Amino acid sequence: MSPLSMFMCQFWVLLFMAMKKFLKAHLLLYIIGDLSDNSLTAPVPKFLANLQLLTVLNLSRNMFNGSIPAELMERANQVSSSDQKTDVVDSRKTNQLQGSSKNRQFTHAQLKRMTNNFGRVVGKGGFGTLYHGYDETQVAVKMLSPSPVQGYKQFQAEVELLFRVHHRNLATIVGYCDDGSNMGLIYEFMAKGNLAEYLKDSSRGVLNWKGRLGIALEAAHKVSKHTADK
Ligand SMILES: Nc1ncnc2c1ncn2[C@@H]1O[C@H](COP(=O)(O)OP(=O)(O)OP(=O)(O)O)[C@@H](O)[C@H]1O
Repeated sequence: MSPLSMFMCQFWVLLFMAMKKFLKAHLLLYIIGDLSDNSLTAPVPKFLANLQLLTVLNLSRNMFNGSIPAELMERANQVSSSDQKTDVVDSRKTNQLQGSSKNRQFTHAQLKRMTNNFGRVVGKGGFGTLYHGYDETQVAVKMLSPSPVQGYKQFQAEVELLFRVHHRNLATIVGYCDDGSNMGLIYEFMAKGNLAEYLKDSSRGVLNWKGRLGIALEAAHKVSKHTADK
């Protein structure tokens, strides 16, 4: 083999290895699993959680039954490095989930027990008051007020959205109550309170620019995902 062809041979091997490294590092990290519109049935497979490079998983408009496997939810809620987490989009409506997840629906009496008779208020929003409670872990129970500033339709939209979209920047919904005139939503409890209070609290010190940018980016990411999903 002439020195020139040996050089060319080595060149192609090196180029191939460099390309492989580049693809792995820059492209494959962003694999998007779009399983939407496939009429897929049966439970959502657990092995999807093992696909390390999966960043977005769209399960919308299929006929999956059961809830999203815990392993996948863990990936969706992962807070460390962004390449380890997967955003899971599932378009099933609340009533379609009820069959397999009956424990998501609570009666008013159960909420009363959970919140120790609605004893501790943690906040007030456009839909009504939020109460602290326990359902194995801490929860926040949002009760729809009799005449909410935001209407019943928006309340329903919030329920449907939260059951459909799972994201580490959204409080996970634990369940809901639709018991006569009593309507409520149960969320995981956010122990550190809301961002406005966090920013106002002088004892925490000034949030640096990196932190501010991080919060803005995370919020923008969530909003852009919602908009793209609609
Ligand atoms: N999951 C939660 N854990 C702990 N506190 C919460 C939780 N969700 C809401 N809160 C508290 O209750 C307050 C009201 O929340 P809520 O979601 O009703 O209203 P909002 O998002 O602030 O406004 P709106 O309902 O008008 O959109 C929040 O500002 C926060 O202090």
